Amino acid sequence: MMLPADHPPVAPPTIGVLIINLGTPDAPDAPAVKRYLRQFLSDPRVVEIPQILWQPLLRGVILNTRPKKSAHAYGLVWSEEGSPLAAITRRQAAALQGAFGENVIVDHAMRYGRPAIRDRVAALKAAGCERILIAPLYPQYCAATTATANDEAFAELRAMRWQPAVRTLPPYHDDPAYIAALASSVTDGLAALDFAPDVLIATFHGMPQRTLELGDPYHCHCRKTARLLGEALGREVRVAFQSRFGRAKWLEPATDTTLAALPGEGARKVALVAPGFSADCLETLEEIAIRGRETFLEAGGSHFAYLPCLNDSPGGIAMLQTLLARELEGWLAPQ
Ligand SMILES: C=CC1=C(C)c2cc3[nH]c(cc4nc(cc5[nH]c(cc1n2)c(C)c5CCC(=O)O)C(CCC(=O)O)=C4C)c(C)c3C=C
Ligand SMILES: [Fe+2]
Ligand SMILES: [Fe+2]
Repeated sequence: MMLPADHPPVAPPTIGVLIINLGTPDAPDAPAVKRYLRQFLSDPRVVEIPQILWQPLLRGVILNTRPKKSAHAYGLVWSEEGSPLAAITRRQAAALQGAFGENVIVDHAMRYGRPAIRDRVAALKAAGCERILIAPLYPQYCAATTATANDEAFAELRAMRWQPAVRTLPPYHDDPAYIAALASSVTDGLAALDFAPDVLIATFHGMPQRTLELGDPYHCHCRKTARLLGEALGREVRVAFQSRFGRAKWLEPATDTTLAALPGEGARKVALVAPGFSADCLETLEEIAIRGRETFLEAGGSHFAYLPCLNDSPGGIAMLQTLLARELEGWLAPQ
C-alpha cells in the first residue's frame, strides 16, 4: 500500500553498536583481580576442563596465589583513567559515536567485569534499539574470546520477549582495511625509532595447542594476519605466542623464549607489534613492553621497541568505522 503524500516521514529505526573487549579488574588490587579472575577463569569457553575438576584447583590454588602477582603487574600499567584496556575501549566507543548517523548509538562492554555485556544489551534495548550489531573487537576468531562474547549477548536476548534484530561482527584477521591500518601503524612506528630492528615480531596471545586440534581457527587466523602484514610491509614478520597460562602445551613458539634466543642468533635489535589486541592492555604493556624488554636485554639484546596497538588512533578508528559500517549495510539505508 502506498503512503498518502502527506503522511509524516517514517523515523529511521534506532540502531545499537556494541563494541566488546575482554575486560579487566576494577582496581589494581588483589581483591578486585580475584573477582575478575574468578569470573574469567570460570568460563568454560576459556578453560576447557570439566568444571568439577577445574573449580577445586581454581578456588583452592589459583585464586589464592595469582591475584596478588597480577595486581602488582596491573599496578605497573594502571593510569589515571584506570586500566588501559578499559580506558582505550571507552575512547574507541566515544570516537565512533556519531560516525554512522544520529540514529546509531555506539556503546561498549566487557566480557568479564564492567560494563557487563548483558547490562549494555539491555540498555540498548531500553534506549529503543530495534537492531543491534554485536562487535567483539578480536581480529582473529577464538572461541575463548569471540564466541564467549557473543554467547553472553545472546544470553541477554534469550530473556527478552521482544528481541531486537541482531548481527555479529565477523573476524577481520585478513580484512584489507585492518591489514592496511596495521601496516601503516607499523611503518610509522618503525620510522620513529632511532634504530633499525634486525627482527620484527608479531606477538599474539596464545591458547592451548589442544584448542587448535579441536578445530579453533585462531592459530590459522594469526598466521594469516602476520603473512599479510609481512607482504604489506615487504619484510619478514616472525610470529610468536605470549601469555602462556597453566601447564598444558600452548601454541608455539613462545614470545618469551623467542626473545631470549634472538641475541644468541645474532639479532640484537628487535621490534614487536601485537596485532591481535585491538587495545593495549596488561598483556602488551606489562608482559611485552616491560618484561619482554628485560628478557631480551638480559639475553644480550641491545635495542628493543614495542609498537603500540591501533587503539583509538585515527587510523585505528577509521578502520573500525569501515568494518562496522559494512556490517550495518542495509540497516542504515533510508527506510
Ligand atoms: C586477544 C586474544 C586473547 C585470547 C585468545 C586469550 C586467551 C586466553 N587468556 C587466558 C588467560 C588470561 N588472559 C588474561 C588477560 C588478557 N587476555 C586477553 C586476550 C586474550 N586472551 C587480554 C586482552 C587480556 C588483558 C586484560 C587486561 O586487563 O588488560 C589473564 C589475566 C591477567 C593475568 O592474571 O595474567 C589471564 C589469566 C586463557 C587461559 C586463554 C585461553 C584460552
Ligand atoms: Fe588472555
Ligand atoms: Fe600475561
